This record gives sequence, structure tokens and C-alpha cells, in this order.
Amino acid sequence: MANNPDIQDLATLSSQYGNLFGIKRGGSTYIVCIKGYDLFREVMLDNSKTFAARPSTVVQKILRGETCEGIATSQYGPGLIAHRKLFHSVLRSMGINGKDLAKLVVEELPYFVDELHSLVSSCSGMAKIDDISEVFQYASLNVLAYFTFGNRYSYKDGKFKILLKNNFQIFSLMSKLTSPGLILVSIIPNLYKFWLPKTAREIQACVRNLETFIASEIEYHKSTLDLNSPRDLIDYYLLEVATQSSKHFTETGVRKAVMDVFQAGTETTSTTLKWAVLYMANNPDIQEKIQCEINEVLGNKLPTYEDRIKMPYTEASIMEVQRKASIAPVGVLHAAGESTKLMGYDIPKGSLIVPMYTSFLHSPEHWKNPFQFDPKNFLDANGQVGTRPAFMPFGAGLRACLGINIAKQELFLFFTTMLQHFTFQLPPGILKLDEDYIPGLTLQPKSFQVVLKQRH
Ligand code: HEM
Repeated sequence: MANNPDIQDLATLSSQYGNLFGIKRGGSTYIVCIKGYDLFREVMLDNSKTFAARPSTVVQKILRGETCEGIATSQYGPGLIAHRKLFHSVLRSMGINGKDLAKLVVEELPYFVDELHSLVSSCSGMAKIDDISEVFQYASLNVLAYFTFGNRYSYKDGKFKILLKNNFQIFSLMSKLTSPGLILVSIIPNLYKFWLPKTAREIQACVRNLETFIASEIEYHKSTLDLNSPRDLIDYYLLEVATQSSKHFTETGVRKAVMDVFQAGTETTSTTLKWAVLYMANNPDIQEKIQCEINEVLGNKLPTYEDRIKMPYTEASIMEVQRKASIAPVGVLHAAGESTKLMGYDIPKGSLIVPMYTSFLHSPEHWKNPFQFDPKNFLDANGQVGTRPAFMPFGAGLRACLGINIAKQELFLFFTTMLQHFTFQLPPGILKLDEDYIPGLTLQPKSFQVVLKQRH
């Protein structure tokens, strides 16, 4: 459980031991599981700094090397603060330069739609979800390629396929990292330096390939950099490295930060869209309501992010997909940066903190029918999107998701465009698609087929 806790096991343990419980397994690190909205807030918001550290596990070392530079796995401190600040300021700068955030996604929309249409013609209307999710992977990866490298790729481009393969392979292999071999390297100090289980070696190979790819992009950016006119995330980073305005940026740090953006921002978005397709096929009445809103507000024009204000039912449906699917069941693990107390219990420094997202996203205390797909969960009496404090799929506090604005725009624009052009239906003879998930780092729907019907 040290690397990849299954939420079912955690839910069972929490029903026995309460909202806060600790586990000790392999090594000496104490694993503290936190359940429920109040405790999540107490840890992530009220005591954000105390719990803003990341655990230093063998898996991190295998994946990221000894130094853990970059963003997602780095420790909380001036370096991380500088990375997060730069990320936000790049988003702002790209907005000011007119190459605004939504444009990153909007540029991708025509390619996304074309690819879905070609899928329909090649599979006579019935698509396997694996095929559709590949389109989601292309699209979400391209948005980030545009943000970091300054250009999108053709979906057929060989270079793009290499980027895609290595990026997504890391996630699927990580979900398999529960072998006895991993327990061995977790228990025996430094064993990982001499021997690793096969899956871990495969992950390392993918990480190396991805890093080589990013390194070549960085080299290209260095040779074409105009200090007065940065184009994308890499350029802004290189500017910082060149001017030495912050001692926190090194070329290795830039490479790792770009890796983090790809790793954190592609699987999450594409998996959410996969669940959206499943819920639409299972809830034709809801899908029809969304399509009515799309017809009224958009007609045939492609959406912009501003359109969401006039489309509360669509926006509420996307939030409901995120709530019900709860794709990141334990987010990214945290650690206690200092010894402290929670609910009167001692939490030793270095304890690994496992936040159970599903415990508040599926809590009957906060949602009327937590296990039913119901966009009304997010609508007030006037049919407008209301605030729901327990809706925190992107985390909260000092380590909250850095890509939240990109992700929200991607989900709205890809989802809306998809339903503007297609209706998802159950295959003949199937009454309902299985809404159970495959356990892993992110929760994936089980493989399914849907009928993809063109609307126009
Ligand atoms: C539906 C899409 C997404 C979901 C549900 C999601 C969710 C999360 C969650 C739960 C965390 C952990 C927060 C914590 O540790 O407390 C996280 C971290 C992070 N996310 Fe996202 N994310 C999404 C998309 C993105 C995108 C598109 C990007 C990139 C542009 C991104 C970049 C990051 C980064 C860099 C971190 C690490 C932040 C840190 O360690 O300080 N995410 N995300």
C-alpha cells in the first residue's frame, strides 16, 4: 500500500478506525490516512505549510533521481515557491501577449473534432473507449505541448507519438508498481541503487526517453531564444536561468518541471473526459439537456471559455463528472514537514499523508445522492452554478493543482465541442455501462464500447 493505496482498502480501514488512522508497513515511515471534508481542510488549508512537504520514497527516487528538482515531487521551500510563482506569471504573461490560455485549447478544437469524425468513419459509428481516449490523450498533450514548447503536433507525427507513448506509459506502469520486488527495495536501504523490479526499470526507461525529448526541446529553445520576446514556458524558464534572477532555476530543474507539467496534466484530463463519455451514454436525458443548451447558446460555432457563463447546466455536468469519477483518489501524497498533532494524535515529522479525496467528493453529508450522476448537485434554485465547498478535485492550499485553470478550460471546451458534434449511446443490447473503476494511480473506467453518433 506504500506506493499505490487502493481507496476501497482505505475506506474499509476508515470505517473501522475513524477519520484519522495510521499504518506502518515496510521501512519506518508512518502512513497517515485522512478522511472527510473537515480533516482535509484542517490539513491542506489550516495547516497547509506543515503538510506541504512531499514524501521522500524509493518510488520518487526511482522516478526522479536523488534530487527531486522540479515541482510535483520537490519539497516545500523557496525553490518550489519560485517554480509555482513562475508558472503563474507565465500563464498571466501568455494572456497579456494575446496568446491567451483559452486560445491554447481553442486552437486544438478543430483537430480534435476532425479526429473524432475520422474515428466514426473508420469504425462505422461504434467506437471502443480505448480509441476515443487516444484522441483525448492527443488533445490534452497538445495543449501542454503548445504551452511548454510553443507548438502543437500533428496527431500522426512520429515525434508526437514518442512523446505520447512514453508519457502515458509511465502512468500505466506506475499503477502496476505493487510487486513484492518494490516492497523489497522499499525495506532494504539503498537496494534500489543496485537492483530494481522489472516494472520500475521500464518506468525509468520511459522517464529517460521523455527527459531526452524535453532536453532536445530545451536545446532548440536555447538556440532560438529572444530574451525580449519569450514564447512559452521553456523560454520563460531559460530567461530566468540566463539572467540568474533566481538561484532556484537550473537546467535540470527546468527539465523536471516540464516533465511534471506533462505528467500531471495529461492523464488527469483525458481520464476525466473518458468518464464523461461513459456518464453521457448512461444518462441520455442529461446528455440531451446539455445538447439543448449547446444548441441555444452556441448553435454551430465552436465554444469559447466565456460561453460557460451562459451554460450553467453544461458546466454543472462537467463538475459532476469530476465529483463522481473522483479520478485522483489520493491526489499526490503529502508529508508532514515537522512533528505536529492532528485530532490530538502525534504525527511524526516525515509521516506520509494520504488524503482520501473520495471521502468528501462522495460524502452523503455534502451531496444529496453521492453515487448517482446528477448535475443538480451543482445548481442552485435559480438553475445557476452554486458554490460547493466540498468540491475540491484539484486539492487545496499551498500544493493545490498548478494547472487548474488550464484543466477547467480543457474540460469545458473539449466536452462541449464533443457533445456539439456527437451523441454517445449504449451499444445495442447493453442497458448500462459499468461505472466501477480499475484501481490505480488515477481511477480508470473499465474498458467499454459506445456508439458515437454524428449530430450534423
Ligand atoms: C482534470 C484535471 C486535473 C486534476 C483532477 C488535477 C488534480 C490535481 C491534484 C489533486 C493535485 C495534488 C494536489 C496536492 O498535492 O494537494 C495536482 C497537482 C498538480 N497538478 Fe493537477 N490536476 C489536473 C490537471 C492538471 C493540468 C492540466 C496541469 C498542468 C498544466 C496540472 C499540473 C499539476 C502540478 C504541476 C501539480 C503539482 C503541484 C505541486 O506539487 O505543488 N494538473 N493536480
